Amino acid sequence: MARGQATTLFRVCSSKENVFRVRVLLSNRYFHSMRKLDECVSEENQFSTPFNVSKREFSTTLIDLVRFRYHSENTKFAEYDIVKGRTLSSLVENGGSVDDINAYESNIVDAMEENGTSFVDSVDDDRIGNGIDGSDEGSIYVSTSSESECDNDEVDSNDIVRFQQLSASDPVELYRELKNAEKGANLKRSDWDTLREVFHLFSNSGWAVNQALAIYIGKSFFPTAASKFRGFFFKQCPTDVAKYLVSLGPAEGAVKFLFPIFVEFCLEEFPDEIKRFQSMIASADLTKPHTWFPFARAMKRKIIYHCGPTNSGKTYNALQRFMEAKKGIYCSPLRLLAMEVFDKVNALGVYCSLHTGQEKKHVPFSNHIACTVEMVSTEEMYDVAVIDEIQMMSDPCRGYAWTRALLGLTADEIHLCGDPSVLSIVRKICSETGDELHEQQYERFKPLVVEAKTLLGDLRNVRSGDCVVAFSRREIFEVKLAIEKHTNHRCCVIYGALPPETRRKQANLFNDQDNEFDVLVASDAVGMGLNLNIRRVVFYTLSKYNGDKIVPVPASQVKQIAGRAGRRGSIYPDGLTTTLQLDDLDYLIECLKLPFEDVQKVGLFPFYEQIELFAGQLPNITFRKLLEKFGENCRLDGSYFLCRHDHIKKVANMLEKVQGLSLEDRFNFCFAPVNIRDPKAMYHLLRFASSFSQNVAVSIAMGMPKGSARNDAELLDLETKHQVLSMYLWLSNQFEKEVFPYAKKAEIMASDIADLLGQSLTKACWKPESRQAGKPKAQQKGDGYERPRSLIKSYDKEGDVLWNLKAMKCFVLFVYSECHQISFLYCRKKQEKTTLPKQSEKVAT
Ligand SMILES: Nc1ncnc2c1ncn2[C@@H]1O[C@H](COP(=O)(O)OP(=O)(O)OP(=O)(O)O)[C@@H](O)[C@H]1O
Ligand SMILES: [Mg+2]
Repeated sequence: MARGQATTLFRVCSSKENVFRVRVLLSNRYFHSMRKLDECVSEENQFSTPFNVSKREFSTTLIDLVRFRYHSENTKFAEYDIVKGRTLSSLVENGGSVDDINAYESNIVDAMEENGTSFVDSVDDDRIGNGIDGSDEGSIYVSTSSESECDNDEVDSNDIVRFQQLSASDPVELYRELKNAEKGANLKRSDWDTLREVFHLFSNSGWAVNQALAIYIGKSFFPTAASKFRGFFFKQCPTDVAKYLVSLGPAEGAVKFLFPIFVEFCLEEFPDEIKRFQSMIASADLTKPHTWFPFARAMKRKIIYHCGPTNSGKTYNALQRFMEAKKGIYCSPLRLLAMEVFDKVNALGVYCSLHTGQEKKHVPFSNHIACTVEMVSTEEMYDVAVIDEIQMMSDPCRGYAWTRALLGLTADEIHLCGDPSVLSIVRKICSETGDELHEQQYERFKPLVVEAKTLLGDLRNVRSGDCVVAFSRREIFEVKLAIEKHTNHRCCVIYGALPPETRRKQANLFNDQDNEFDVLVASDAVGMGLNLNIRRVVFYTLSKYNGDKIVPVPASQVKQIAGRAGRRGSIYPDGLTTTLQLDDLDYLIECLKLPFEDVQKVGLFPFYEQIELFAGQLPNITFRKLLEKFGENCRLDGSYFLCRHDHIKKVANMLEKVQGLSLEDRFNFCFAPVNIRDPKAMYHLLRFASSFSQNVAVSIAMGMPKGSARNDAELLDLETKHQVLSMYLWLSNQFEKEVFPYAKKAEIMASDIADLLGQSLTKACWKPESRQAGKPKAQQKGDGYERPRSLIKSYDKEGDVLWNLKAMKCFVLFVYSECHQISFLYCRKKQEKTTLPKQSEKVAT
């Protein structure tokens, strides 16, 4: 057996034909009581069937070894290929020299890391105490010792005392000793190898990388620093320190021993790098965001949280205070809602202006303003502010706008309307800002009832006042087409890509009882705030594409959308909800039953000034890279997350080729409302930015369509055109008017296109097309997701299960009450038309 090899732990990692790959854990110091490797296997004699070697046989040895290993952390790893048929002793004799083993060592740590963690890390105290019953199947462990051969490596008692001193020594002292060491250690080759392994582990230690951040050694600089440290150590390297490290071996203990010395080394060697990184981190500091708004902090604001489910009067009550105030601001999650409040408040005789990214309508003598939350001014003083849908603070992309409004609004009284999910974090924020928080709890005016019969997969079962909710434009048009083809109902449609004006007109068309448009087909765009005459919300599906894959619609969104049914003051004050398919019903009920999740973090995004400060640290990198670096290096408090900005990065990437844009212009252009998946819209944005950078008046350069759309391609074109105009208007509000001189023209064109879109939707009866060729087609089979059957398919299937269910002539209703309990109602189906049961018909379950 090779010299120096005292204890060996084998683990079979894989086998191929007649070769076993065996991972070897070598412990070659201090341990003398193990049986020799040869003896260990002598009973089995052959290593050819390692899986048959009983674990029990080696368990004593293994426990001893682990216990030893656990205390001393003295281990090396190696990996062997073992040819079947040889005895283990012959293997070691023939192939197991220490040098061979050491030659493998550098690969082993990687191999161990690849497998999760080091073998020893996975051994806990319990396992040591109770034996190693939990050891991996397919692994065998063999230990051996060769006392005579390890004599040379023995550590005497003086060494042990010195090692104890070293482990407890002051790193500053130790570093000084290292620096002053006159001559490096005289070590054996194998010990140098061990040392190299220790430093390899150090350079690759995630723990050390993270710890180094605390002294402002950044992740990207760490490898350089670690390599210089290694060079320094190998040059100086006093014998006792080297021996101590060798005794620790390439393990966590060695990394932890080295780290404080590394810190001292870095502080002395890299003061400039540290300073640079420190300023970079300071400039990407997003901690304590409440301190960013000194004006708001100078006030003691009264915050009123109107907390409750949908349709409970939260916004209504907050708006009452808004209208009573001398000066007020309403912050809306959507342009549409801002417009609605603007109209409503003016109609009630309170002069109110409108301010969104696209439009600034100033009403003379107005002291009130309805705006989108992104547009809120934190400098203007108000008596009363309303921030609607406050739970959007936790939105991964737009959350920062709500956080900013809450932290920065300078208003004596701030009304927050929303569900309870952000209540606890608002409490925390108010305790930090010193504002006074009042909570008002709300209950739904009328309970929302889940109709358990569903539409039985058959869109012919839609009724007047239904809103069928689908999650893609394509599905929306499929549903509309099917309903209009197979029933006498006419459908209005609402989805995100439609201009707010068109959505509003569609909503009015649906709300108006004196026409044939009595069914609404909508996307989740219908979910927020709109007051519609919806009797029943029918989920066409409860899965949606999240930009990456098909996922279940989150429970909070399901609640929000279902809550559109049965609004107070509408012709259907009692709300129903159900699904198209019976299969989806359980998920719907589950979502409605779920209590609101307590949000732990809310969104933040840097202001331009913060990005500018950060850019000062990293000149000569692209804006996209700058954003990436900011994301990597910014520091946040535990209650905040950095909002996703993939969309901004994508635009930044496209605009890289535009020369002559200042950082601020670039920043602003990146926030322009553009659909990044629409190449035409992206092209126009690029064109706008290019003209702007050349200081040339930015033209619209887009023809007006001749009439309403005759097919889906034309409809898509109208949508794109409107989005481009909307973008032009948005940019004209961000930049100097002279550079965007055609804003008025764009406004007129946008309004005309919104009309054309409305007309097109009224008569739309064509199959939808996809805007983008690469977009995922509905759902791939085998994804674990099955698209609900279309109307046509369900016609084919009719006659079996569906009709049997119908034959039951009864249906079940679940009542979703405010305390999130569901009770069951049974009643007989008397007529085609569904009627709500009376309270007395409730049957307890
Ligand atoms: N006290 C009231 N008197 C008359 N109508 C009311 C009253 N309270 C609420 N409403 C009406 O009830 C409907 C729902 O109210 P509101 O929009 O305030 O609910 P909400 O809780 O904000 O719902 P959501 O969470 O969906 O935004 C609205 O049409 C509103 O005008
Ligand atoms: Mg509301």
